Amino acid sequence: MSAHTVEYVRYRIPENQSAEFLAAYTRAATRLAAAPQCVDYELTRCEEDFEHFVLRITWTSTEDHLEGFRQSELFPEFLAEVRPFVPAIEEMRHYTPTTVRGTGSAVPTLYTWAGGAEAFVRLTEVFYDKVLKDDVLAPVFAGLAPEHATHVALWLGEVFGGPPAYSETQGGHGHMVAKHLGRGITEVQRRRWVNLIQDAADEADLPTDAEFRSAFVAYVEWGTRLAVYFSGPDAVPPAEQPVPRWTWGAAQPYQG
Ligand code: HEM
Repeated sequence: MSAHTVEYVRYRIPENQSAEFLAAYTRAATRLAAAPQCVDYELTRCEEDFEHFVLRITWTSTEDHLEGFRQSELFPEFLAEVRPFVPAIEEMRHYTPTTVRGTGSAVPTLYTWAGGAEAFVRLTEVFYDKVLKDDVLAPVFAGLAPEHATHVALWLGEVFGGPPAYSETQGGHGHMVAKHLGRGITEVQRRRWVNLIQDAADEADLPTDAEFRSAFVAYVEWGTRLAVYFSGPDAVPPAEQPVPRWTWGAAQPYQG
């Protein structure tokens, strides 16, 4: 669990002061935005009772807030903006995040968007067919087990937000990493892997929209570069850890 702390500041602001309150916080927020101790912040207003506002600030830690931000040159500037509203504070405390957190289903996973398990099976079948005919990669994958493509399809499906099928049937991240240890993958081989899986994505009819493909390629770049590192002489195998979960990133799916 992260060491982040969430500070909640609850205000009760008379209706006739709310415009000035929002204007003051708009100015003060530039100091939060500049603070390296501040992860993010949000000021919300109660829909049922307009006089209630809640400011949520995620700090890198309580100590960073109290001994970092509060001692920094940004704090007096921040306080000068919001000082008139200090008497209107009803609560100002730090909360530790618990393990109960997650996202809903408003945004489809990359797995669902791609077409589910079948799409990844199609992808890896086409991909390893290409790999075994490729002058650079065929020697790397000589003697490939027949179930390899299926395992990689399960892995990719899990990474892109599908069911934990690889973890449950094969092992976690450490198991997958171990398959690459000592293989001495070169940059030329890595790049060919990246190129061929993109060709395979086209042939296997994975979605071609900009948002999906940018997330897909981002993972492939990340994953192949880790594969090169873990296959090298200086690799330090990670402690067993969950399979990474890849999400859309900066460009959310276009849902018309
Ligand atoms: C995003 C990038 C990558 C992913 C997701 C990936 C995924 C996997 C997975 C899941 C396995 C284990 C399969 C199993 O459990 O049977 C595996 C094994 C392997 N990977 Fe990768 N890999 C990646 C990059 C690469 C690259 C760049 C190379 C070499 C150019 C490579 C070469 C191999 C080899 C040789 C094996 C062992 C195959 C065997 O068991 O005979 N991988 N990979």
